[in-house]
Amino acid sequence: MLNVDLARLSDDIFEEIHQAFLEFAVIFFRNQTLTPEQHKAFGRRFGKLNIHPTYEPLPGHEEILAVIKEKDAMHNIGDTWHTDVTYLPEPPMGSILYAKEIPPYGGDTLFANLSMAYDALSDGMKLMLEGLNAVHSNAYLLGGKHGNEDRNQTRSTKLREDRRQELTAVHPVVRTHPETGRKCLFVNQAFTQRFENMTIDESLPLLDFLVRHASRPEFTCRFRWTQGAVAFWDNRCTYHYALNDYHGFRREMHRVTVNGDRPL
Ligand SMILES: O=C(O)CCC(=O)C(=O)O
Ligand SMILES: [Fe+2]
Repeated sequence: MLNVDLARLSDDIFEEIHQAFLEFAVIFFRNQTLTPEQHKAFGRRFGKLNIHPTYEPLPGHEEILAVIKEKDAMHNIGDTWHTDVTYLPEPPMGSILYAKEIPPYGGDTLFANLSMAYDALSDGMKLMLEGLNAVHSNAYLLGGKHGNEDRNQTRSTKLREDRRQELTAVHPVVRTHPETGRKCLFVNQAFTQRFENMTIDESLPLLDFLVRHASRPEFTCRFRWTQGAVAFWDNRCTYHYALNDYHGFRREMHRVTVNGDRPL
């Protein structure tokens, strides 16, 4: 959206932003200058803020996740098609990501629209998914049995030492968006482990298909960051994927995440 200052919002502009957010599922703002307090205040207009259960927060700001990749780091955060924190019983409704320091090239973020993806499935597939639930877990972030330990060590944003337990939640594979009423696919590549009452091996082929389907270019957009840009995505009906293609450069983003409700 153009000519909006997120630090100073009238109620009218706020309502326009809310409407655009529901219509487009991800919206972008350039050239913002937000203090951490202003960033949080914008998020709070949409709901209570989430404290990330697994990653260390920005020092002094429990409700801000600093998504950092240092110059010499190998891995970034978010280089899979995912919806944020779906291993909570009530996953966030949205995330507000603010570019603090961007590399001279690369580091774009891709977004995919999961209601468009759902609509494009065949009637037979929709019918099959209707009653299915899936198990979501943060095991992917914790590493260990998933062989991700190395990744964690080379990520610049660290895991909380006091929160190393596995968190899991069960959600419907197809959810109805609480505000738009649209149906959306709700499984992802990072956190969805398997379908409920099925093994991982049994689940993977269909999960793979669904992620490949939902991330078809037709359902996606790609954002090229500039310093001070903000992306605000509807975490109930989108995926995103952070490209790790800027080796040797530092990138720092701040994320405020707004709590959501239980997927139905
Ligand atoms: O760094 C990015 O562009 C996105 C990272 C990510 O997945 C997130 O902040 O939720
Ligand atoms: Fe993310």
